[in-house]
Amino acid sequence: MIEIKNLTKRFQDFTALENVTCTIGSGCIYGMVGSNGAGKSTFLRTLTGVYQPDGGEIRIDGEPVWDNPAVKRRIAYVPDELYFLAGANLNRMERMYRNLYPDFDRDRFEKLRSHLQLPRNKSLGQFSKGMRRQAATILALSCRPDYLFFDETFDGLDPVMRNFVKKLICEDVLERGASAIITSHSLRELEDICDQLALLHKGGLVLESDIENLKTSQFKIQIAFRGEYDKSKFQGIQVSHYEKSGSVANLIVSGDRDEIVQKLRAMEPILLDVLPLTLEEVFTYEMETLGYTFQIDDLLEEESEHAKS
Ligand SMILES: Nc1ncnc2c1ncn2[C@@H]1O[C@H](COP(=O)(O)OP(=O)(O)OP(=O)(O)O)[C@@H](O)[C@H]1O
Repeated sequence: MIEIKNLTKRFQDFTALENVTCTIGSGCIYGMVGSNGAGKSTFLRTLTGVYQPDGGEIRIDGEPVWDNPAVKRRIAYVPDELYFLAGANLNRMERMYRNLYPDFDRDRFEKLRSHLQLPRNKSLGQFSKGMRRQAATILALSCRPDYLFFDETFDGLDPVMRNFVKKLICEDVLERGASAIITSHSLRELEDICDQLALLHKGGLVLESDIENLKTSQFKIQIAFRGEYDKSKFQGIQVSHYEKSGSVANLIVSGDRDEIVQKLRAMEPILLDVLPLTLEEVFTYEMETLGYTFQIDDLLEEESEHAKS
């Protein structure tokens, strides 16, 4: 289990992470989304012991990470900016990983390498961007670590490879009880793989929830009544968003779905539709409630820019 309490990281007078508190259980895939500069890489670098925290604490199974090689050996980390030894090929990197990780699984590495047709003897500098990411990913997965940290790991991978990597991460989590933290710009990338989702904004964790909870805790209602009415008609129902056009109102509500629908039916509407929300919509409305309207738009804009590139 990873326990993070009031984690703060500063670079001179700039605070990159401020009072981040969260717990990541064993056998969990934890997704962290955030726009550029939100602090995702800093968070992972601090968690892996690359950076020393300036405040708060990080404990992995009760042990601090900073300056603790025994804990670090249980973590495999694929950073956003990949690092390989100068001029190294996969053979050399495999040797290095075997020295660092006593449980390195050579069979698994060979299976994955040949499946992906990554050459052993070619310099990694001559690999394409996607191939380099594949190489770093299979090296990390072959360490059989308890904790897997991936920074923007799906960037530069084609859709087939993204699904392959997701499947491998899920296998490790389900079969060995490993835990994974994956950061991404894209909510869509994370929603089908993560158990928990967090949103990092300007160095602070502004939203964190189980995906299932996020998806079922709010829903959209389209409703219409004869005659004039306004938002006050829905007193007693937790409405986080209200829009009305003509006689039809669109509401985003939280609470017990059956109970709410029963209440609304009793008002004798001429139209009543209950619709599920996409994860993006849940985030948008949650953020709106928190007063962060602009931010989720930024995230989605970046996402579409990403999709175009
Ligand atoms: N070594 C450093 N020295 C000074 N400032 C830094 C350093 N590393 C990160 N920062 C600053 O901390 C903030 C968070 O950066 P970080 O790389 O963690 O964000 P990110 O969410 O990973 O962004 P991106 O999605 O663009 O990779 C940024 O404002 C960045 O300029």
